Amino acid sequence: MSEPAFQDQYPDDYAHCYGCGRLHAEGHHLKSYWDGEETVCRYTPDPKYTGGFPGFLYGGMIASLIDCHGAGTAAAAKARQDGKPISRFVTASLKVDYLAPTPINTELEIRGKVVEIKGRKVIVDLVVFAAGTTCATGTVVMVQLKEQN
Ligand SMILES: CCCCC/C=C\C/C=C\C/C=C\C/C=C\CCCC(=O)SCCNC(=O)CCNC(=O)[C@H](O)C(C)(C)COP(=O)(O)OP(=O)(O)OC[C@H]1O[C@@H](n2cnc3c(N)ncnc32)[C@H](O)[C@@H]1OP(=O)(O)O
Repeated sequence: MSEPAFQDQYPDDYAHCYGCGRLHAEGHHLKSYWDGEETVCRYTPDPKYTGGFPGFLYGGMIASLIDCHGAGTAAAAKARQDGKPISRFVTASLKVDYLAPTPINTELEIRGKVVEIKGRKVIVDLVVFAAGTTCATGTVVMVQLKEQN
């Protein structure tokens, strides 16, 4: 993991996302990296993001993890394919399946796998693991901003 995180390569004007923008003062500052042909993001949720009952994570936060790591994965994959610097993608579609309760105070591992790159569109499958348990899966459709390609 010697390369800078994908999010640390976003141009300054596009680095204000609440989930992953390095320039957002109060955001989560998610960081994503290559791990072979997959991507990985690790994040330990604070209890303030508790969901319906104590000890477990709010579903919206799980969606945010899938969303932001999916965007980073799309940007990195497109950059690697085109041999260009990272550009900015936005979320066109976000699907999440919640398979098991996701704990707080436990390091989560979010893994991404690129399914398709077609023009400005990148589709990514994602999985959220907690201590070896698959807690959620997701699929995102990310679209590169027109002025970025
Ligand atoms: C992140 C920094 C953003 C800063 C913005 C700066 C400048 C603004 C410039 C442009 C603004 C554009 C959007 C961004 C604005 C604010 C977002 C803030 C960041 C977020 O908070 S992010 C979470 C929320 N996000 C959004 O706020 C996106 C709203 N939305 C859109 O802005 C458009 O909807 C967009 C750009 C997604 C697509 O529009 P488009 O005209 O560029 O592209 P087009 O329609 O040609 O689609 C190309 C290929 O994607 C497929 N495709 C499209 N939509 C699909 C869907 N829903 N499901 C499955 N496939 C889909 C098509 O089927 C085609 O695929 P194919 O080529 O295979 O046919």
